[in-house]
Amino acid sequence: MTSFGVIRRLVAMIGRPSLSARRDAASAIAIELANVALGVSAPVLLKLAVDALTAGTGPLGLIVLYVAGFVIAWTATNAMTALKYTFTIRIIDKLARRIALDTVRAQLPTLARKREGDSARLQGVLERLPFSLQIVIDGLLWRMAPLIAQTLISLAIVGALAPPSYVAMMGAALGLYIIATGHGAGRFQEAARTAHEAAACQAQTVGDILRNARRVVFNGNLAAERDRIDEALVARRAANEAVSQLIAATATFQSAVLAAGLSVLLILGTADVSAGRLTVGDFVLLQAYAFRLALPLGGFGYVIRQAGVSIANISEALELGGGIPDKHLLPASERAGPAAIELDDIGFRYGEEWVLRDASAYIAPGAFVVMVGPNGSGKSTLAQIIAGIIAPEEGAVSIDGRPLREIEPDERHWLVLYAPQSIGLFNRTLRENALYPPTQVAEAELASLLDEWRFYESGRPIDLDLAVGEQGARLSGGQMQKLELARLAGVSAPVVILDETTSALDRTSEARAIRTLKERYRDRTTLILITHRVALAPEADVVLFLENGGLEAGRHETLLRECPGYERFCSLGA
Ligand SMILES: Nc1ncnc2c1ncn2[C@@H]1O[C@H](COP(=O)(O)OP(=O)(O)OP(=O)(O)O)[C@@H](O)[C@H]1O
Repeated sequence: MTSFGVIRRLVAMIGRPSLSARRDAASAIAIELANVALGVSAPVLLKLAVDALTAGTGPLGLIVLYVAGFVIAWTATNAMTALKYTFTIRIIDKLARRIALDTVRAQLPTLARKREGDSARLQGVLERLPFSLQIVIDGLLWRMAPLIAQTLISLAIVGALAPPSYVAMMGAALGLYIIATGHGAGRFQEAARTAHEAAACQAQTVGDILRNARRVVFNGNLAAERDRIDEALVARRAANEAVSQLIAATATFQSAVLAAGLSVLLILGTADVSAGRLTVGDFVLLQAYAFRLALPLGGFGYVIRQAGVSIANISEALELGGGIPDKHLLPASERAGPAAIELDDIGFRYGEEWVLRDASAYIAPGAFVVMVGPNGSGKSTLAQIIAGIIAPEEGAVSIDGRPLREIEPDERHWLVLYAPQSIGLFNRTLRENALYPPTQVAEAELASLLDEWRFYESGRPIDLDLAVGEQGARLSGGQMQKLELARLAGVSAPVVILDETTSALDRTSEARAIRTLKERYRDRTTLILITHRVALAPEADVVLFLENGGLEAGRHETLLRECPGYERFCSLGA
């Protein structure tokens, strides 16, 4: 998105009634208009006071009045600028909130469905967003319009009071300043983008390492990972240095133009006052306008230089959050009861490699299905195809006769709940994790299930207020799975797929947990369990066996008789 495109999007968002920022924007604009009027009239009052003093004609009371007016106008401008800031902050907060929510809402499904989603990068973009908006809204957008208005009015007044050469000279200085700034900003945009990329890369690297702290430390790789972070920091510093050099070059040129313009103005003015072509009051007025414009221009130039990085950041956030329709995320569905699943000649490949080919099976509503097969045989892939998370390249999946591809993604998740292989617990309490929607398990039921499944080997009481730590670090692998299974016991989706959710349980706990789930799911849910243990296969209504890209489906005894691969798999004691 171009810089102009970003600013246009922001302005359009501020204007949208749903953001409720119109009144804040109107208040800020009204204050700014009053500020421009005061900023332009204050030097005129000063000029009148100086003229009256130097001519020695005006009554003292009037001179005091002019000076008092000047002081009040000058003070009021600064006070109102502070007041305007409160409205600006409100607008920035509202924009940041809206963009962050849109971005999270648009990106969470991408992160969930694609394994290659980059959460650290997204986090970095969102963290920098309020500061970036501050630079662009307060620094750039807000100052540009008043500055242009003030410049034009000042030039008009100078033109009316002083010889045309002054307007020409001030205009030329401003023109040169704009050219220098525009030239710098163009080159800056590219450097800013590189700096932004480097910042995102650093956030990704640090986030990844922090999340894997245990892997790093327990494998003795602290020094190596520290070096990796250092590499990212060095790359970021190099990118920032390139930006700083451009800033320094542009700032030098901008300042030189302003300083030269001011010097010429002061020399010309002094000469004209000496020659009697200008009054001292006119000279004071010119000087006041010149400094009044030069100071904000200096600040404005700085902001323009900073704005490149901020615009790149906002642009990324807007692109990440764009294009999602405004609708409910989870449609309420009338659907109830277990669903039938039909796999019709499914084929799927990652890149060139086919993982599944011609996979067909029928699963009756309410069946208990066990899916087995060697590592990498495609069990998780098939599970995600059934859940509609990834689409098959060949063939089709139907749920109760409805082709999955014709069902909206949000509804698919409601129809088929897929519990992924790695359980990601929130850093919240046991209770919050176990009662996480869409479960309807009651707290008392939850405690009794966990108790029955021996959550604590010692049988000690379960503290549901226990904070589980990052990624459930305070729980054992089996406890995490018991917690997840207790939550799933209260889910009433038409299909539930457990992707090795019992892998860390001992045999007795696994058998108990699956028995409970089967009892609870009777007449309400079709249950598919992916497992490496065939112990539960004899109990299954259907066994799905995957090997070498093929799928065999049938009862355990039938497969043992008719499928040599399955027979071998079972005999190896899987
Ligand atoms: N996102 C991906 N990109 C590329 N290849 C992938 C991706 N996900 C899985 N694969 C590959 O597809 C094959 C099947 O993976 P899948 O996870 O479905 O197997 P699995 O039977 O569930 O394995 P396991 O028993 O080890 O959990 C593997 O070779 C794996 O490397």
